[in-house]
Amino acid sequence: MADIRLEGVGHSYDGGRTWAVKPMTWTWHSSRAYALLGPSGCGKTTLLNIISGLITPSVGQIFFDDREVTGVPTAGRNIAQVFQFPVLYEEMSVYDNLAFPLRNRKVPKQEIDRRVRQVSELLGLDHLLRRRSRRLDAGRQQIVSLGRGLVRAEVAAVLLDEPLTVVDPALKWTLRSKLKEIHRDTGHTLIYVTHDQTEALTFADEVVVLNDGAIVQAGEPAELFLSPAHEFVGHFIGSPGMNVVPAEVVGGVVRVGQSDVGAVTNELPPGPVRIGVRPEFVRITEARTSPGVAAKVTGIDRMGAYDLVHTLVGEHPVIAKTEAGTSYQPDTVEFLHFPADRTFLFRDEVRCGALAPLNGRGQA
Ligand SMILES: Nc1ncnc2c1ncn2[C@@H]1O[C@H](COP(=O)(O)OP(=O)(O)OP(=O)(O)O)[C@@H](O)[C@H]1O
Repeated sequence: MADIRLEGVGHSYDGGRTWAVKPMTWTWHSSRAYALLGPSGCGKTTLLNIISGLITPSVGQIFFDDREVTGVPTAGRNIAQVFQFPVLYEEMSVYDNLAFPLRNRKVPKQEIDRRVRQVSELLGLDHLLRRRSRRLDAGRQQIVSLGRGLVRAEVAAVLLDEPLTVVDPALKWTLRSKLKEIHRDTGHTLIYVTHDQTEALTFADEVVVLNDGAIVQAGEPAELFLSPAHEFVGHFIGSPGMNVVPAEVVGGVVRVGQSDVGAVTNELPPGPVRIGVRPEFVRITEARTSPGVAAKVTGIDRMGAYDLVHTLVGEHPVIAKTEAGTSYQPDTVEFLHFPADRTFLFRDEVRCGALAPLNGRGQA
């Protein structure tokens, strides 16, 4: 296991006209379980392939601890990689497929047997060990591929590129928790690529959010949810995502239209900002009892466990997540309150401050 350090690493497929991965400096720490989360085309696979050596980056250097590996091919990096679709020897048994990466490295026979049995038991493959891989369905074949990635104890990292795509949704939950178990057991450094926030948040110690070839935030799942550092994180994580409302900072007060909704926490220069607040934290107050803003109710989604109240503040949609069975009606006007400790301010999509209570300032 090693820290994997990227120094100014970036990659362009078109001679520098556009960046699939923008030059970045970043360390993946040994033994942690990371999720690399981002939308389709944001550069996740490219970044993974740079780490494994399938792609040599256009710029920058890669280190495994103090050893530079930028020009070292995959075979010399001691990395296990699991792809989206099964990569197996179809004519071999499940046992032999799992044993292959170990035999290849001349691991003693007894140790091979121990590791194969341990991994196959964890992944629920123990009753299939003698079965020829070709005779398994695609989902099971992928689980064998996953096992091949996890069977080697001494790897610098295990890279998983959307490994559960072809697996039955019901099995996905089980496999994710198995992966966590295996991670606890082996202490592998895991980097798990996904575009699915649930997958990322339920799996990882640390979620790294990639957008447009750049890391926009990394942190524990709760941190990304409660304290988004970038508008993209607010949108991409959470369901529905964070509300964004254009506002103006005037004399230390944050104003939406004519309404003062709070003060600024820091020395923020006056000018336009965007307020970011998650539906979970928007409060609906029937009368203007606290600094709030008038909003017209446009519809209510009754989700069973909760309601989503859709409103318009001016022309900007804002959703409030409330308890189930609320009595709000379309076309009525309510007041929205944005709580100070859960509302952030953004400029150029990057968080620049937070909302503070008015404490007598402004004209609530
Ligand atoms: N071999 C290639 N040649 C040219 N452009 C490429 C190549 N591979 C990827 N790209 C481009 O680089 C960008 C990043 O692609 P990449 O596959 O790394 O993203 P991703 O986040 O893994 O997407 P997905 O989730 O769809 O797999 C995209 O614009 C993609 O079109």
